[in-house]
Amino acid sequence: MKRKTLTQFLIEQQRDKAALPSEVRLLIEIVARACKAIGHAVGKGALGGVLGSLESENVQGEVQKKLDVLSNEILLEANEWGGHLAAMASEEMETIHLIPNRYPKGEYLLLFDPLDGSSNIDVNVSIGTIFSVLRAPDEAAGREVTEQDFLQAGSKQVAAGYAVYGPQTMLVLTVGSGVHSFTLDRELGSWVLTQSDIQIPADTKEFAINMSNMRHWAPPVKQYVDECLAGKTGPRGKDFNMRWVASMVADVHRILSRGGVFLYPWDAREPGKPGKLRLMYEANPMSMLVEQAGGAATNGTQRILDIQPSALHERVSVILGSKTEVDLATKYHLEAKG
Ligand SMILES: O=P(O)(O)OC[C@H]1O[C@](O)(COP(=O)(O)O)[C@@H](O)[C@@H]1O
Ligand SMILES: [Mg+2]
Ligand SMILES: [Mg+2]
Repeated sequence: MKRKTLTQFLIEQQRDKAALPSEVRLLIEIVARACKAIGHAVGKGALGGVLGSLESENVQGEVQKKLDVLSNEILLEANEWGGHLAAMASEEMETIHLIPNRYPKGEYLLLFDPLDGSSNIDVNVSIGTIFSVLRAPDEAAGREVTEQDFLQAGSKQVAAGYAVYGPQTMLVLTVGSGVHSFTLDRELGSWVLTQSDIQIPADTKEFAINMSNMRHWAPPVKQYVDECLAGKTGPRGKDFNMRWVASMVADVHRILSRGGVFLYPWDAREPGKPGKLRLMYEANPMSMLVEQAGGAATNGTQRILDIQPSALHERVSVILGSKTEVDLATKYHLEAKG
């Protein structure tokens, strides 16, 4: 079998499908190279001194792990000199990072969650990197971009993807024409296309939610999960299985691989917060991937990709995955809203 590398795949997308500007192709290659370096550090674990926490907190008040900071630095450094970017934004940085004047600049904006699944770093469970690419608005031409320029709905993303550092290191990508996955050949150091046009089945018997928060959920979430738990003799007429890795990348990867539904809803622990997950670094890129694979993604009442962000670090409630399940959970939310 002839192997197709990420580079060949991207060149094909650019040439044959005209789906990809060359700047975005190069940008994705640089992100993929940075993910390789992060994956390498992850793989070293205690031997590389990368486990454990730092004294610092990020802008969201979360204690930073050494790998959160290291991964952020790797992505910043790789993409600064790579060009074609106007600026970057990260879950781990308070505000945007402009490309220094000594480097060539471009018109794209890169956003990332450098290390997703922080609670799993020290226990050797799959973690990942999530990224999203936007184009700076036309009115930003000729001036420095601002935080405001990043506040675009997820439907404007030109590319999105993630790397998952698990038993295999994989890169899952969309540039707006389907979802494709690449496995890192660790000996050769290259990303090899291992699945094209991934599709999420509309129906599933598997849900993913942190059940320990059940007592804090809103009634529509409780109703949806109760009906799954009722199994064959309940209203759904089938038994459901449950999985919760607690790394969004790994949970979404499972859903892209065999279907399922993922929920991280609003809950009453912090009622002022719309949810735990971040719109710009987590929900938007994952929603683009899921929709491109035939699934759906909502915040309970609205398509996630239609949400107009009002802040860089905005949080959001997330329901995504197999369409039939997302539609049903969304219906319960809309009914409750009246
Ligand atoms: O520990 P909880 O509350 O179940 O939350 C798990 C969720 O938190 C996250 O780890 C948040 O991401 P970070 O690790 O990037 O902060 C998601 O990956 C995951 O889905
Ligand atoms: Mg995350
Ligand atoms: Mg993170």
